[in-house]
Amino acid sequence: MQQNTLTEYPGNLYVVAAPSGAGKSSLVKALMEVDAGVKASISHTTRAPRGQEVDGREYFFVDNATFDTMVANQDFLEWAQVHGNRYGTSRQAVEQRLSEGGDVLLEIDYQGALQIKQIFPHAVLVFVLPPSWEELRSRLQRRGEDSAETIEQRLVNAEQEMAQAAKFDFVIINELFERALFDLKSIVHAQRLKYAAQSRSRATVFSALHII
Ligand SMILES: Nc1ncnc2c1ncn2[C@@H]1O[C@H](COP(=O)(O)OP(=O)(O)OP(=O)(O)O)[C@@H](O)[C@H]1O
Ligand SMILES: Nc1nc2c(ncn2[C@@H]2O[C@H](COP(=O)(O)O)[C@@H](O)[C@H]2O)c(=O)[nH]1
Repeated sequence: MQQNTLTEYPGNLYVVAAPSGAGKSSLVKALMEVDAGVKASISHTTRAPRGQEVDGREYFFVDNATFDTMVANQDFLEWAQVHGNRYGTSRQAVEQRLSEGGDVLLEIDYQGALQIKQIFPHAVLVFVLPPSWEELRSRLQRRGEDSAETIEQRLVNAEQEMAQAAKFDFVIINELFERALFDLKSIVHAQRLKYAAQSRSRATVFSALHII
């Protein structure tokens, strides 16, 4: 099987980070509806589930002791403390899919994203910005999932998070949703073409370009 020259795995790895409420979950969900080739990894978290969240769908919800054990066993590719809870990316699930040639998308915070870039230098890091502070606040409020206190904490954290945007490969502004989705789709498509272009096989390149 053809191997990505920048890694031992043939699949592409994308990381999407953003301050809470910027719209990254909405964008990632919409991307996966139109691109079956990309699968989002399901993280483990010590956070309590929100209203409609289901264990094993949005997250694997675990207690602190379980998370500690997973850290000790090196079950996470990366993990971080975010907004007072811990979140981690399963090493086994991601490496298995990448090794099978599937693309993986991680929707994680900037600390995790920068850890991933150390391990997988070829990973494509995308940072999603809201159009303004007012809109960020109002999206968190309109979502109606978090207490006023949680929203304030997330807005305070957003300042520090947004200062990291320049370390990412791409920055998207999520003002008009369809425009931001187009930008994300283009980044994913361009990475696939770059990978295909590394192949010596012309058929592989043309297939990625949908020419044949
Ligand atoms: N372009 C947009 N215009 C207006 N509202 C949007 C836009 N994108 C997302 N939203 C809305 O903003 C709210 C926050 O979006 P979402 O939950 O996707 O954010 P998030 O970045 O994943 O947040 P978190 O990190 O807290 O999970 C949701 O109610 C979503 O419907
Ligand atoms: N470093 C990691 N960050 C993660 C992971 N999974 C999610 N996250 C980020 O946490 C915050 C809060 O998420 P929420 O669902 O509680 O709103 C957000 O920035 C997520 O992207 C992970 O595995 N590692």
